[in-house]
Amino acid sequence: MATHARGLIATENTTGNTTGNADGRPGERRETVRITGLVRSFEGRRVLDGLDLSIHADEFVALIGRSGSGKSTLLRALAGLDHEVEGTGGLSAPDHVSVVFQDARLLPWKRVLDNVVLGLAGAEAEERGRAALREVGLEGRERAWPIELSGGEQQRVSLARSLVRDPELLLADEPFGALDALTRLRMHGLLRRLCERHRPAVLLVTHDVDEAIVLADRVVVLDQGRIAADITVDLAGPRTPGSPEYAALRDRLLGHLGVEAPARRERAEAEETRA
Ligand SMILES: Nc1ncnc2c1ncn2[C@@H]1O[C@H](COP(=O)(O)OP(=O)(O)OP(=O)(O)O)[C@@H](O)[C@H]1O
Repeated sequence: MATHARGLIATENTTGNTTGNADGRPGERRETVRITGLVRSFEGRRVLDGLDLSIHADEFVALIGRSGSGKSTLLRALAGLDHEVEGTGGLSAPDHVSVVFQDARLLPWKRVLDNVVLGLAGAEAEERGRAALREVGLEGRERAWPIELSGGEQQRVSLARSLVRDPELLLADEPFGALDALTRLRMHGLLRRLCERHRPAVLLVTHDVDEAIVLADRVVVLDQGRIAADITVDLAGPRTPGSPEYAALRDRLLGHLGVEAPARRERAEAEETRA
């Protein structure tokens, strides 16, 4: 990963985890993102209301929350797309940030490979672009036009375009929201493999609680512009919906979203029947 984080390399680490990092003291992990007291208002209404959040290097954080809770606003601030955010302690994010949106946002008049390497300089750019396309399973499609690709394939190109820039921080705003369920599952596997290989810090905005559990190290719940819960995904077995631990975590997250979770509802119904 790149090493030019804006004001981050020298920051104190705050957690007691033990993986260590070349840029931090032994036994500590470097923070890639640090947000303190972040405020964003629209027309006098606070959409981000003094928000605090840290993301460590290599960490995969999923951000969930009800519609309008401020998820995309936070992501835009981290992407450097919003210069009107305020903060008491501020917002530290790296310079090398890539963003993946729900729609792939490819330039239709450029071929796939040209979309991937757009804006990259240097003789090796094309080779890196080809390698990125290989990684996302699109070898041989370099000269295709975006319109010739399926939605899932276009999103693969979008991922290749992000990763070829070797970001320290990958921001993803509902990247699989427009895909069918099967393609989404395949993309989960692909994203996980890519992140294991490239190891960016990731902030994934999603409405899909299962997507959050399957992919993330931590799930953060946003409610009215503040962090309502910050839960480490620490499941002993495979992350499959069948396990009781998975179901309990899913229930807990759905509870934070104000959804009556199925397992809890069944328990309540059983208790009612017994009474
Ligand atoms: N440019 C803007 N002007 C005015 N209000 C805005 C603007 N951008 C966002 N908002 C408001 O800020 C609030 C949070 O929006 P945001 O898009 O961050 O929510 P979200 O959690 O991503 O929602 P969703 O899950 O529906 O995508 C909403 O009430 C929205 O109307």
